[in-house]
Amino acid sequence: MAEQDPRRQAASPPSAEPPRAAAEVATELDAAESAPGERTPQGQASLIIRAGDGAARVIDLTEGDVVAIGRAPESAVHVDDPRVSRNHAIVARHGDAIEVIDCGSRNGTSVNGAVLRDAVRPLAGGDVIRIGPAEIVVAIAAPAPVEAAPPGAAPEALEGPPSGPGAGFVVADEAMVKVFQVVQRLARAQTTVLVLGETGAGKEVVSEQLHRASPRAGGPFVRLSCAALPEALLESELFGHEKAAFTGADRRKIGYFEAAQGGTLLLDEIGEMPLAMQAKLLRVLESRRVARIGGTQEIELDVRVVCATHRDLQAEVAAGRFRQDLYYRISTFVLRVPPLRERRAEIALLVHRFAQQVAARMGERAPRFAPAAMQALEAHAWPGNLRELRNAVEHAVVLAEGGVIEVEHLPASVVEGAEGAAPPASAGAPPSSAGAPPPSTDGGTMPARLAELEKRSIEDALAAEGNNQTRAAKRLGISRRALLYKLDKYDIRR
Ligand SMILES: Nc1ncnc2c1ncn2[C@@H]1O[C@H](COP(=O)(O)OP(=O)(O)OP(=O)(O)O)[C@@H](O)[C@H]1O
Repeated sequence: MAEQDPRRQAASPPSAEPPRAAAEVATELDAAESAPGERTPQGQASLIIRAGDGAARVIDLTEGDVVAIGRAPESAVHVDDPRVSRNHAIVARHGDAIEVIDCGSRNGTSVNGAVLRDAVRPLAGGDVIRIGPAEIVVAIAAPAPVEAAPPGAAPEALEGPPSGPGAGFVVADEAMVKVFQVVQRLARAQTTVLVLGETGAGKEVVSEQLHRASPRAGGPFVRLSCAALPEALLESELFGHEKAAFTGADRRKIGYFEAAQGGTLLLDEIGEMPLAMQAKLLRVLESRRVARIGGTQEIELDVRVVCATHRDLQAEVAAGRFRQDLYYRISTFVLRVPPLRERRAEIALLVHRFAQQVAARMGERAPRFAPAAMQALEAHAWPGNLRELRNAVEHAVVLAEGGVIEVEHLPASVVEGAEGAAPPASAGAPPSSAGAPPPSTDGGTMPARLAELEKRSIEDALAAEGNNQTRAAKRLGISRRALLYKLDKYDIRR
């Protein structure tokens, strides 16, 4: 396929087809996975509702669901406001189709700013319905994939998305809907894609969707973090080595490029790759062939390469830390994943999804969130993006012990953050910018320090109680089940 303009970005996809809705995106993702004749699984759909009192809640929409919205107290979404009719509107789902019906309301139902009166309108992910003071966002979550281990890949390369209750990815905000639309288009091309975004924003998830929606979906998806390894090790991990290629090479090893044959290789944190290694990578990308270290035979590659980084690679090129020729080679298309603070419509949905996942792991029902707690979560700047949000929700679910999550169950960093405004930052900014976790003078971010503190408190309590878990839990003021969960989480020996 001919190379495209390297400056093309997510906002300007390769051809000029009309934009499609998120529901369609989810359906296509599903279709890419199904064998002919199999039933296409549906994306998970939900309504994120702010009923005017500041509280946000989520209603999952399954096949056949009908959600009544109005001033009548028995409405599923009760909006107690004089501008709202008693039986104002209905949102219904039939199969993959979701629609809103205005039931002849006095003031009409606004969908993305257009007023609907006594009529039906199909809905897609990211659509916003306004009824009086209530705002209802339609959210579609693509189902999580089932990952097969590629031969020879290291276990950490395959850290898959969550499965089970609450599994699937949230795609609700308009900016993310656009990203996923472009993913659909790029999936069919074979070109290299560069995924930019702040740490924890979902670059890996987007890269994986690129694989899942592609004709390579049946092949392996392999991820290698270029940040974690010293140069010599990185080279042997990427290209593999022959037996006795160097001291300690006691057997032949298949590299990540070979492990990804027929599939997709995600080179994560590409901005951290040493310069000498960059030259070797460029040669492989240009020739589409790889030779194991110590070997002479060249292996032809059938691998799609996706690179990801939180760094501003153009600035890295300007600073002489990243090769310009490699930059042009990998940035045929650039996808920018927006930070969470620019996708606030997704926060409530993500909170519920993460809470469901943590509660399920603990064998509990998903908790409810008090309005003030949800407000604090929605107001926080989330410098660590979705990863920080996931950790905060986990913290709250464990502390709340199955009850309603209140502000006091949230990490202190979130509650303090709710008082400040979200800092502006651009995707792909270096970690020292506003997009990165705040620098700390004493080792680690606030969540990391709190986790360390929590781990030490547990160890102290166990030591003080002669390793008796029931008494240690009592001393800590938590249930024994919560303690067992934390012992696993912090890998504390029982
Ligand atoms: N759209 C989404 N819906 C639900 N969960 C998501 C979504 N995007 C990301 N996540 C979750 O958020 C966490 C961070 O995502 P991911 O690892 O993809 O971020 P990243 O940008 O690659 O991070 P890093 O820069 O540290 O490599 C993961 O637990 C992931 O499963």
